[in-house]
Amino acid sequence: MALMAGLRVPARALLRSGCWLRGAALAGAEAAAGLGAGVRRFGSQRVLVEPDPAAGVAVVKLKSPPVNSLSLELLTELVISLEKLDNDKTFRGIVLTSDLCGVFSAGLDLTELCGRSPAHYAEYWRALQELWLRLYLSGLVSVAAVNGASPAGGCLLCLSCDYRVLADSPSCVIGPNETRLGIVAPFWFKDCMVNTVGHRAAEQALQLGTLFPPAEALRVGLVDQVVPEDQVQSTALAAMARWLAIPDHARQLTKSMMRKPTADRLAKHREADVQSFVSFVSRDSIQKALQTYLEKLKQKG
Ligand SMILES: CCCCCCCC/C=C\CC(=O)SCCNC(=O)CCNC(=O)[C@H](O)C(C)(C)COP(=O)(O)OP(=O)(O)OC[C@H]1O[C@@H](n2cnc3c(N)ncnc32)[C@H](O)[C@@H]1OP(=O)(O)O
Repeated sequence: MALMAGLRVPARALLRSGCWLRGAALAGAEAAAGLGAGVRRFGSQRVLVEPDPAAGVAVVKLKSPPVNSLSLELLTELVISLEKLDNDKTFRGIVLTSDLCGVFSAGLDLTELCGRSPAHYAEYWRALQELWLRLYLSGLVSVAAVNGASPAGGCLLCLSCDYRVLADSPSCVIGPNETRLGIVAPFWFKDCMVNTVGHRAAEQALQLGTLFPPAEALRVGLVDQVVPEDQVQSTALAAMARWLAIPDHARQLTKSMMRKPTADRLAKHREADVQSFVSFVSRDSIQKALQTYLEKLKQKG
C-alpha cells in the first residue's frame, strides 16, 4: 500500500495511473495555456470539477481511488457538487467522467454494505437515493463520458444522465450485474433500465446480471456512442454542444415530462424504500453473499 493524500491506496492503483501522470501533464498544459484565466477547478477530495464558464459546461470527475466505488463520502460530495452546479446559472451542462484509468465507477461501495449497523445502511441508502434523484431530474444537460468499467451502481449513474459515450475497450463493461452478487437492483434502477433499453432487454440484463462489452452496450441501447478511449471526453463535449443548441426551458420541461413519473415512484415512497433496503441487506444470507464477493475481489488483486 502506498499513502496518498491521507488515503490508503494500493500501489497498483497508483501504477494504473499513467493517468495521474497524464493528469499532471494536463494541469501543466492548462497552466501554460493560461486556461480560463481566473477560472479555477473546484470540487472536493473525491469530486473534481473543471468549469468552462464560457461554454456553460463543467466536467465533473470522480476521483476516489482505487475504483470510484460509491462510498458514503463520494455520494455526499457528488450531491454537493451537483447541487452547486444546478444552482449556478453559469452552467447549462455537465460531463460526468472518471479521473481514474480503466474504471468509471465500481458501483456501490461493498464495504458500506457489509457488517455495518441498520442506521448506517439507512444513511447510506438515503444518500444514494438523493444522488439519483438529483442527477436524474437535474435541469442541466448531463452527458456521461464513460471511460472505464461501470458495473451495477456505476451503470445506474450513467443511466441517470441524458446521454452516454463509452470507451471502446474490452475492460469498459457496463451493466446491472447485481444478481451475480446475490442482490437485487432497486425498482428505480429497474425503471431506469426499462426506460433506456426497453422491457425485454432490461428483464434479461437484470435477471442475468449482464455486463455488456462496448459493442453490445451500443447494440442494446445502453449507451449512445462507442468511441476510441482517447476520444471519449471530446465526443461527450461534442454531444453536449448538440444538446445545448436546444433552448433550456423547452428541453427541461420535456425532460421533466419524461422523467418525473419515474422519479416520483421513489420520491413518494423514499422511507419505505430505505426500510426495505435495510431489512434486505441485514439478512444473514445477503451479508454472507456480499462478504464472499468482496473477499473474491480482494484475492483477485
Ligand atoms: C430494496 C432492495 C434493495 C437491494 C439492494 C441492492 C443494491 C443494488 C444496487 C447496486 C449494487 C452495486 O453497485 S454492488 C457493487 C457491484 N460492483 C461490482 O460488482 C464491481 C466489483 N469490482 C470489479 O469488478 C473490479 O474491481 C473493477 C472492474 C471495477 C476494477 O477492476 P481492477 O482490476 O481495476 O481493480 P480490482 O478489482 O483489483 O479492485 C481494486 C480494489 O478495489 C476493491 N473494490 C472493487 N470494487 C469494489 C466495490 N464495489 N466496493 C468496494 N471495494 C471494491 C477491490 O476489492 C480491491 O481492493 P484491495 O485493493 O483492497 O484488494
